[in-house]
Amino acid sequence: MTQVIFTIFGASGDLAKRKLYPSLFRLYKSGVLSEHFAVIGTARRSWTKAYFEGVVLDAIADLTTSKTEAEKFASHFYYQSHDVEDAGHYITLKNLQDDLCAKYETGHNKVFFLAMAPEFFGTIASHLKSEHIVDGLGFERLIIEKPFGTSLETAKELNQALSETFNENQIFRIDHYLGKEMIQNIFAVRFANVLFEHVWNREFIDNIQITFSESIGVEDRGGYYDKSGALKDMVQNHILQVLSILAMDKPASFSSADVLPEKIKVLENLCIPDEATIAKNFIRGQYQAGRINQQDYPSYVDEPSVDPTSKTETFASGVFFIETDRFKDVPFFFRTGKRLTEKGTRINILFKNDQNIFNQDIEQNILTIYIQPTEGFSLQVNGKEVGKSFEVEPVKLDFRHDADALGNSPEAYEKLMYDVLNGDATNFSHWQEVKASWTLIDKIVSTWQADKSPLYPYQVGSMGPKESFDLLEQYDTNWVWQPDLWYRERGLLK
Ligand SMILES: NC(=O)C1=CN([C@@H]2O[C@H](COP(=O)(O)OP(=O)(O)OC[C@H]3O[C@@H](n4cnc5c(N)ncnc54)[C@H](OP(=O)(O)O)[C@@H]3O)[C@@H](O)[C@H]2O)C=CC1
Ligand SMILES: O=C1O[C@H](COP(=O)(O)O)[C@@H](O)[C@H](O)[C@H]1O
Repeated sequence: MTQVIFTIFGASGDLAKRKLYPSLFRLYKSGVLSEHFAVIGTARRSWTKAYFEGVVLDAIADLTTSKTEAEKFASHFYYQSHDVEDAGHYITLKNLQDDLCAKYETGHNKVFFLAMAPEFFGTIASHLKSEHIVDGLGFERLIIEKPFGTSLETAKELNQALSETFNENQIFRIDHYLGKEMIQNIFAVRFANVLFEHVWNREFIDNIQITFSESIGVEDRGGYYDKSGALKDMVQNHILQVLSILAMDKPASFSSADVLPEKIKVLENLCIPDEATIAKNFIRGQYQAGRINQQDYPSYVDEPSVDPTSKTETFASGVFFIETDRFKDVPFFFRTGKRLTEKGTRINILFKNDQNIFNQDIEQNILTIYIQPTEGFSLQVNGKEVGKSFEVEPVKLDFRHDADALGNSPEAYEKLMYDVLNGDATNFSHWQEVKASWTLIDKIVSTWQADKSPLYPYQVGSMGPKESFDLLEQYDTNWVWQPDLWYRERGLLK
């Protein structure tokens, strides 16, 4: 049971309602939070406590049938109308924090969650210090949403601003992919299986393919997305974080102190390609109008809040190399985009098969990690086909969590907030990781901005432009991808 006050900046926003309140409720239901906690929600609109409680009740409506339980939880929520640029508001906030600390006996422990546009992060941090809301009593932790800067330079400025109030151990940069069940499972797959641990290197692995595909378009986030694009929205953070877990050396223990340096080592050893290599190895695309299942979809440039002449990429694909003994020269392919064939987040690890003694071609062993919408892994191995002749054929060992386990698996934000309460930074991005990833991404962005490589159009409902497939052919491989029918066939997935 944790004693704490959460202060959420951006309490009326989308993220707070869709993710934060349900996650806090699940922590409450599981007993991590009980009597000694309170939540202060802040935003400009002038809500009352009763109205705020109603918003929270709506947000958790699907998670309980007990009105009493829901109302008891919501009673811990307090609202403070607040413009983050107005210094006076922080004084009221400090008084509320002190009152709630006494009322709920929270031991001065505080978590600040910045669920707002990033341009406000520095201002908030500096006021938290100047108005003594951060007072050195109890634990004080800052959870900060992405994007962490929009380039290396802006990320450095932001980090500098935050570091005037919080030290690195107090800053938890959220990457919600790190809270996903199957991303965390990569640690178990790699380090709890002798079968994989000893072949997880350049001697045995041919290439790794990371696909984070989305069927949705930009929805109502055109304003944000048009300034960002797929590379900054998904690759700089989620994909490079996952790559660092796939490529890291074995840590001495499964603790933040041992895991983080290994992940940092990977990101700091990413090869920084020159312009010609970027033009050859990194593909950008933008979706064009089309029809899927009798439904028409507009081109990206016709989406609301998107510049009609926009050259922002809605698809990015490419190949990374890492200069480490473990993975030197092994291609790490990635692709991600909007309005693709289906929602499918998957990693394929393709093993070498250069020891073939049979008089026929044999398939590569492939370990597939299914992250979403289904969770599990499969392993393609070779066996003998039944019959008198000797033919080798691939068979698939397939494991998926059952529907009950999926229902119980924590929401990424729930898991990550739980980690923050325990002061565990393993599943958060360290400043050195952010710095290393921006160094590489900036290079790609500047080549793309200089129009050194084309922006390829692709059809909605496809898996991106043909050039992304051509890229893998240049490396004598292909994207491994079959529609994920496992759950659909069992009627478990809509
Ligand atoms: N939504 C999502 O799924 C995801 C969001 N994020 C990140 O989370 C953060 C929040 O996103 P999201 O919730 O979607 O954004 P919203 O636009 O929905 O919410 C923004 C919030 O900020 C408040 N706000 C804006 N200006 C001020 C101000 N001057 N003073 C005080 N409050 C202000 C708004 O309330 P009011 O207008 O009342 O002031 C609102 O509560 C962003 O950094 C985003 O990148 C990251 C991943 C996913
Ligand atoms: O961070 C982001 O992630 C979502 C995809 O997240 P998922 O958990 O649904 O896979 C993406 O849609 C969004 O553009 C991006 O900002």
